[in-house]
Amino acid sequence: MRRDRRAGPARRRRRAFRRRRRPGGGQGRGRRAGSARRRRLAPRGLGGGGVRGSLTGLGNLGLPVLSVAGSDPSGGAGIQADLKAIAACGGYGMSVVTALTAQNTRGVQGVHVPPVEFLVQQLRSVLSDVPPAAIKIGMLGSAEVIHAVASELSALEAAGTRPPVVLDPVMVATSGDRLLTPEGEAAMSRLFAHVDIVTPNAPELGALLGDDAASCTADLVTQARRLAREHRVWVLAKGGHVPVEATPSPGGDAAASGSVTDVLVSPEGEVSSLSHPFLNTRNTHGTGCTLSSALATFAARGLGWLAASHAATDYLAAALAGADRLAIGSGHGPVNHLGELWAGAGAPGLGAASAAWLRLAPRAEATYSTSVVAQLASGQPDAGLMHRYLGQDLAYLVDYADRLDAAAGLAEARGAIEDAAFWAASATACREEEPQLHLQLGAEVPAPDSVTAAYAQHLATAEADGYEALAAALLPCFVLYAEVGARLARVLPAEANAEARAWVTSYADPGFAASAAEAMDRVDAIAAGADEPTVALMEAAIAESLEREIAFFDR
Ligand SMILES: Nc1ncnc2c1ncn2[C@@H]1O[C@H](COP(=O)(O)OP(=O)(O)OP(=O)(O)O)[C@@H](O)[C@H]1O
Ligand SMILES: Cc1ncc(CO)c(N)n1
Repeated sequence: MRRDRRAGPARRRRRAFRRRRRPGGGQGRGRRAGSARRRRLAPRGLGGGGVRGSLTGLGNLGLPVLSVAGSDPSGGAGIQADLKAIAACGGYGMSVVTALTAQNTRGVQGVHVPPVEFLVQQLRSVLSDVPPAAIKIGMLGSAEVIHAVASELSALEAAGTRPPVVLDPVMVATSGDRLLTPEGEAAMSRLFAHVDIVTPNAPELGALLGDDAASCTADLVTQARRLAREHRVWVLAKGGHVPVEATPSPGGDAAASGSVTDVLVSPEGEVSSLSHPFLNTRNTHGTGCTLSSALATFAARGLGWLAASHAATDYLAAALAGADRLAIGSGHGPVNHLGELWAGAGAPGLGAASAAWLRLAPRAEATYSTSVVAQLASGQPDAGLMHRYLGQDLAYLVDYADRLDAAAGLAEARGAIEDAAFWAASATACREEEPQLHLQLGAEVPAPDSVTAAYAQHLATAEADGYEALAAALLPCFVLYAEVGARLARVLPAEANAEARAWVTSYADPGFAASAAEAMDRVDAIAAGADEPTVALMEAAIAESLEREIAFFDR
């Protein structure tokens, strides 16, 4: 549902994010369940955030969490990701830098490991002044660094002040670049005696055991149990590299079907599976860093490892679900660390329409399981399905263009000349330009079916409710199509057929994204001038249009 392609001024990008999901994963095990060794070594009051929390005045929020990790200047992984994840999960982030990388979303171009003496100096500076409530260890770079970190942890143990420690045994980046020397890989297990939980991905788990990487969840469980038993440590084995296990999906062969399973094993061999829907996104840079930092933060806040693992994987799943709404870099982009916060509490300067759209992001995710979008994403949409959908879309566009004109008239009547020009130009694009795609793909205008008619009825009702409600009701058609176009452009298989390619290219067009951004800005401005009941009406109209869009795609 393309609108106006006028380039227009550079616009603030539109972003929408997942709403906060229930924290804690419903495990209800609020007490730390660290290993027996951990409890022995750190006998101070570890009954959760209560005591320390009351000292901060923020409940159990704002407790210091230390990341000992490498720097990713592009901000998606390493200490940069850690600090964002720690903040998002309620901690106060600190960082001791082990290594500098020159990297971006495409890969790692260089690694520099500073003198280990300086690492030790950083650690001692921080530890002597701000005792962390938990530590996360990430990229270490070399065997020498591993030994230095192990000695500092063992000094904390001797003093009885070691907090919970999460070790992410980083070896290779998402891009495939090596982040640890082979000697470092061999030395990694030296750290196991000083940490509570290790979070390897499948290749790292294999490497730590001198085995091949697990290729299914059952193998991941077997290997995680072996590592946990051999080192008397908790293991959260990540399943992001294990081939996706299919789960039935209501929308047919949906691109988003299947699940990713992480496996938590206690030192005693107790196994828990943590599954999340597989997300078909390229933006997975830094997922491991983010997960281990979230885990450390929830441990700092007093959760046991099972509850903390649920809370951390839930947090990451939401950050991943919002990842495609950030457009960072041209390779594997980062997850959206703060998206849930922006959606829940709002972000400075966010308009009411943008905020409503953010809150609807979890619902908007259903778009990707609809038959039309899922089949477009596969690159081989069914011709009959596309013919039906595009025909109905042509019928819809006739009505939609009329409603855009109505909005132009209502705007003009109030003297909102720029708004009027925008809606009118969009109506013209809707009549003259957008149908070209449909006709090129062989669509013919049929009688509107019940889904199309219901959408038209909703727009008519919105118009009867007034200009504000109509503007709001018109919005999702712009924004959702721009989002779907952008996401599908990133995941479309190289062998996609001509029809899928034409559809995706059309809606991934930067000019269309600019129009969608402009529509959002204009509706935000309209809401800013409206009273509370009218804003509520606008929010309801946006939500209803989203439902109509989802139904429209599911044929
Ligand atoms: N496409 C995906 N959809 C859903 N969850 C995912 C996806 N990819 C990774 N995850 C989750 O992200 C976390 C990290 O998994 P992964 O095995 O990719 O770790 P990693 O390789 O250490 O990450 P990194 O990309 O930072 O190197 C796990 O919790 C995993 O379940
Ligand atoms: C600095 C750093 N640490 C960890 C990773 C793993 O994702 C990375 N890419 N960069």
